[in-house]
Amino acid sequence: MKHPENILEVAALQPDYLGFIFYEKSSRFFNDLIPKLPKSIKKVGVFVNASVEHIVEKANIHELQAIQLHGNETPEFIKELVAQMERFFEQSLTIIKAFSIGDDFDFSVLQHFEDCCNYYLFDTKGKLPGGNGYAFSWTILNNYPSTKPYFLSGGIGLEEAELLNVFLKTEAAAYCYAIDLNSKFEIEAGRKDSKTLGVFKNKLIGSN
Ligand SMILES: O=C(O)c1ccccc1NCC(=O)[C@H](O)[C@H](O)COP(=O)(O)O
Repeated sequence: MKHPENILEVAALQPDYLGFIFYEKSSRFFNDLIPKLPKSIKKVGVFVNASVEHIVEKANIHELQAIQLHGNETPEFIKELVAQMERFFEQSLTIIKAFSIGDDFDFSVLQHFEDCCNYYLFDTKGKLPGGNGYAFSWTILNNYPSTKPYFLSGGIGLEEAELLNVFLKTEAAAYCYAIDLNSKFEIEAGRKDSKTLGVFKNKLIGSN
């Protein structure tokens, strides 16, 4: 999300999370103040190889509830981040670690992250660290070796709703916890089309 009035429009759809990208090179770079949101919506800060200090600063300014790490952050870095945040904040923040999925993704790397994050996020590998706008083949998740809940991400749009409803009923989706939506619902970078998001939500809820 990027624009305050659009944030409120989308918040009216009652998503569980709203994401704010603190990565300057993104066309969705968030450089504003987040308007007051209902408590049920968790504010997620998205970072790409940022420093612990930078993440803590943004988490403090924007009262973030979750941190999405979308770069090459190591388990050691994440542990240091969690330790710093525990010192700084009363409540612990949720850590979502993103992985770029190509056909050759080696799921064994996840074992190193099992004890340092709350959720995984599987996004499509592409030129950009995120927001590439196309989906990966979800069948690769048949190899998912973990029981950690994950966000399914990457190029999901209204056209994917039917396929997604089929996927959500498969074994591979047993630990699929949330669906991450982005560029396929945009009127322009960072501005979401709340009408189409509403249609998508109903299609998903109607079927699951
Ligand atoms: O969206 C971005 O511009 C972005 C840039 C750098 C790091 C992460 C970014 N997005 C994070 C997300 O969680 C997106 O929702 C995810 O990459 C899927 O995007 P899309 O393929 O456009 O659906």
